Amino acid sequence: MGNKEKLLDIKNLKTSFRIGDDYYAAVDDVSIALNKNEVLGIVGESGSGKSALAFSIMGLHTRARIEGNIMFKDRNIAEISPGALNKLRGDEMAMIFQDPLTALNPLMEIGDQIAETLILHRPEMTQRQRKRRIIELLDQVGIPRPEYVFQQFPHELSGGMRQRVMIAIAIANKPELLIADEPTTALDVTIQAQILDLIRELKEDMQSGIILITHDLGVVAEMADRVAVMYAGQVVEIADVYTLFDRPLHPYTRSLLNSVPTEGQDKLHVIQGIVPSLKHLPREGCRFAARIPWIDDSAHEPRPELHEVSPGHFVRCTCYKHFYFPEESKEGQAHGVT
Ligand SMILES: Nc1ncnc2c1ncn2[C@@H]1O[C@H](COP(=O)(O)OP(=O)(O)OP(=O)(O)O)[C@@H](O)[C@H]1O
Repeated sequence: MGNKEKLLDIKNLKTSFRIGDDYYAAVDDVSIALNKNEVLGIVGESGSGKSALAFSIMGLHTRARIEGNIMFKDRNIAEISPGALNKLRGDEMAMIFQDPLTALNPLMEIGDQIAETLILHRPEMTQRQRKRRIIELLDQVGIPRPEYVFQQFPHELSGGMRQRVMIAIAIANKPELLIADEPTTALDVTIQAQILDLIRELKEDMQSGIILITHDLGVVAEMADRVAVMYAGQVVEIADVYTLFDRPLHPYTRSLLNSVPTEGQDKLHVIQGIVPSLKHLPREGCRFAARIPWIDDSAHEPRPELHEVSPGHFVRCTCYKHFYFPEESKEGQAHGVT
């Protein structure tokens, strides 16, 4: 996993949005850390708070209330001024968004869009140096004929090429922290694999820490060193990637893993339902309890905590010990977990 120097240390992060007269936490008391040269995968259904977490780290929420600490190297970026954060963003930390078409300016040539971040963060560069760097970046992200693409507009490129341009912008200043929010969701499978290879290469090249947000467990299995599973604004399980796939414990993680059909096997034991809307998230007790009503109330902790079940493997709530899928016999529950 390379060196273990800590890059990001998030403690008790709470990101709340105002709905009507009240604030509701979309990220609720999340504590996670990321090392240099590490990929942390964040998985969870739509609405679990993954993007709200990413936007909080990048300081991109304009109207949310943010509480807790986000230590990036030696600074608490939850508390620095918007100006100071603007200096970091695009330079020491950068984000690749889900949909490059909305993130790119449709009226601006590709070269000029990449130039913007260089002008902002590397004002000492001459125009000629900048152009050389942009061509180099386009080449690095695998765009053929970079000189030609330099003068094209976003709509003239395919989805995969646009995503490469977004990546070129994100890595232009060699960020130490890169957040990729569903970077391949909009792309077909072959292009998806190419983009993931590219992100992997960049990690090796720059030794950056990467947070990879995705719905896709296959992507996580392939890319992540560690995985955090989010449900209803909380981390419900976190472990290294092998442990998470080999010995998932939280009922939600087990259900997510079961939803991926393996060869020769149909989907198994999937828990029905969806993440409740922000206003209706259960705030007391185990947030997942409502989706596993066949599990006795006494299995849940009144105030569920993360338990370290083996070094680096944390699971929220005691319900994992008593959990079984309805299709399984109760006797076969929790696969020997004590
Ligand atoms: N600006 C906002 N104002 C109010 N509620 C918001 C805002 N942004 C997000 N939410 C709500 O916060 C919750 C978490 O949303 P978030 O986008 O972080 O989830 P997600 O896990 O990233 O989902 P997806 O995979 O669909 O992007 C959702 O209930 C969402 O509706």
